[in-house]
Amino acid sequence: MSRSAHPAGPRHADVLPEGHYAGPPTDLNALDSKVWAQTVTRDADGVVTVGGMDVKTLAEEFGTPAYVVDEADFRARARAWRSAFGQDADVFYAGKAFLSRAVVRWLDEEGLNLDVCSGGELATALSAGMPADRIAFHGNNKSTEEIDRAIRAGVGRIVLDSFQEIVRVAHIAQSLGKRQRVQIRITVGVEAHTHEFIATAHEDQKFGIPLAGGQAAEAVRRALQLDGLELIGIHSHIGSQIFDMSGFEVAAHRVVGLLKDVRDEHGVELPEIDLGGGLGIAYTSDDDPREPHEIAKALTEIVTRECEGARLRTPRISVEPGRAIVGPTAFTLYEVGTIKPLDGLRTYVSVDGGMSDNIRTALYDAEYSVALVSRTSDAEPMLARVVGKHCESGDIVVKDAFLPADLAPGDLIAVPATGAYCRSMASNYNHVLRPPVVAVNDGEARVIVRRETEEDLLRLDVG
Ligand SMILES: Cc1ncc(COP(=O)(O)O)c(C=O)c1O
Ligand SMILES: N[C@@H](CCCC[NH3+])C(=O)O
Repeated sequence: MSRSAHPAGPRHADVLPEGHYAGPPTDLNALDSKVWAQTVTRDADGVVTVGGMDVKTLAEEFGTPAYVVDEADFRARARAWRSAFGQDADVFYAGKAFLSRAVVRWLDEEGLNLDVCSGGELATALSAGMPADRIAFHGNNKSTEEIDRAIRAGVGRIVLDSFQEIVRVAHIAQSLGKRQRVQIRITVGVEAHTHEFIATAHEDQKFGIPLAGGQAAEAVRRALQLDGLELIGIHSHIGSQIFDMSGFEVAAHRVVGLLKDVRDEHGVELPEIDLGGGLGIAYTSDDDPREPHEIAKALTEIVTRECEGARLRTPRISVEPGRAIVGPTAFTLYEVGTIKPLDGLRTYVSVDGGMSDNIRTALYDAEYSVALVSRTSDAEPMLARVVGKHCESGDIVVKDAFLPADLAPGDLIAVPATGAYCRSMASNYNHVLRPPVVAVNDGEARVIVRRETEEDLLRLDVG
């Protein structure tokens, strides 16, 4: 976009990537409900509030940076997924997106199940009282100890990810005198990216057993022979941050094709099909995610149609949304520090966190929005890049965003839609301390994951 395209446009607009934004937003103080948690609004003084708590109070009480989660929004989204799929299907929240004991309790109370993919996630789930039979255990390299622990705990299902694991889980289950319910994760040859899917030689990846070349059929053959296993279904997860349902359509078609082959070969109709997670959310106003009821309707119709075509009983469907539940429910609250205007380029706005609390921009080139939240401003828009405090020039939180030109050190800004894969992927690079997670609800705030301290760092460093 050239400066001439927006004669009265933002400072430094000449370097804005072509086609990225139509121009600066007309109202920098507006909070698009697509990207902000449900209870977010501005109070009479222009300060942003969430769950009835204003961000200045939150910053004073809990410090910055902080992840702020809207509990009512989380529960509402969890409930929406649950009711959209109904009693004949299961919703497993993917704990990798963000897991804490409070979250486990919210999920339990809202009737969701839980997908975990490590011993640590399993321990968190169990210690918060999630009934083991509502837990699914994932992972491409589960250790013997993790498998042993999961089976002893009585997890509802283990999702088998490789030929070796089929044998390993069967052996451990048998040695414990148990028969473990399992699914087999297959790769169907569909690779889904952010806004589209492309069919590829998708078996070239570490997860799952390829459908191609009859490998998935062979995995089923082996699993059915082993006494330690009760094979309950097939699992497929095609990717993450997906908006287009056609990838799921192809996946469901291929999974049902395998169920049909299994029925024809073994006379067994596997009772379950899991279509994984991956549903996209809005990170900026340009994104248009689907509602859970639309997704549920589409997936149920696809599976039912495919099964009718194959003359199979429709299996029980399960899904594993992570991002779509927790992503929109939180924002990261930062304090503005150094501001560096680069004439003809952009203004660098440094915050007190960075790639240690949100690696997604550096890792995936992810796009985020940002807003001034401690006050409103009528100043002209300036093209800003929100960066962190790490010794890394790629330490970017928001690559291109408009903030008011009167932004000053000490202002609070917030980045919405950071509920998923931010705290769960946080590091303490440069010994920067991981922020707390603060849950707000009905005018009350409480820490559900506390801030990391220098004592925590020194306790791990045993000399
Ligand atoms: C097996 C499985 N299930 C569920 C998810 C959750 O994905 P998302 O958070 O995109 O819904 C993932 C991550 O992509 C996954 O690998
Ligand atoms: N961590 C990724 C998604 C991977 C999901 C897990 N398979 C993200 O932030 O978008």
